[in-house]
Amino acid sequence: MLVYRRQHTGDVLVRVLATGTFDLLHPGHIHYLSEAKKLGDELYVIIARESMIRHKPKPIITDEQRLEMVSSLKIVDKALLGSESDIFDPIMQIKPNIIALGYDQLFDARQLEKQLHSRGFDCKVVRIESSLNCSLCGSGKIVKKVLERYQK
Ligand SMILES: Cc1cc2nc3c(=O)[nH]c(=O)nc-3n(C[C@H](O)[C@H](O)[C@H](O)COP(=O)(O)O)c2cc1C
Ligand SMILES: Nc1ncnc2c1ncn2[C@@H]1O[C@H](COP(=O)(O)OP(=O)(O)OP(=O)(O)O)[C@@H](O)[C@H]1O
Repeated sequence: MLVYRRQHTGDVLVRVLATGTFDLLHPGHIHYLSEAKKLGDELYVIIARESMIRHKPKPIITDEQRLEMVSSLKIVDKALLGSESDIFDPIMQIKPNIIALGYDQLFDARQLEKQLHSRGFDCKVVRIESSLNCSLCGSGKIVKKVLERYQK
């Protein structure tokens, strides 16, 4: 496990990595990122590339604009665009101590841990089980509401 230290005090820092599309930011995203941040000291976020999203509609907002919005959040220490070919590339660059999966992300925590281990990288993968249930706490829900309103 990699050890990070605070520059002036030398205190050990735990680096947490969160990931997602973050199209049309909403309070569910803030809930997920806040819970992820509680797992450590520094929060890194990988923004999914439009080209890599296949299991749901492509985001409305461009990669660069989604990156700008997430980067500007107070709780986020660093956000960066994901890889367009291999999701393991940015992970190996960031070298997190913990990866925080969202409550509905289609990844298996143990399998991801094994895949990282087979690449010679030790990292804990945990799932944030809690979610925020509100009528507009999902990018898809926001799009649906906009369509309902303007298709009339
Ligand atoms: C550890 C991890 C690393 C990821 N790295 C990338 C990446 O480099 N590029 C990318 O486009 N998506 C990456 N993804 C996938 C997206 O973050 C996202 O999970 C996916 O596009 C679908 O969004 P959803 O799971 O929030 O529905 C990664 C996911 C995880 C869990
Ligand atoms: N309501 C919510 N409560 C808690 N976590 C959430 C909520 N909505 C999204 N997340 C988490 O935020 C991260 C990014 O979500 P993402 O932008 O990819 O999807 P989404 O907002 O659920 O939109 P979509 O409707 O397109 O699936 C994911 O890890 C997801 O689990």
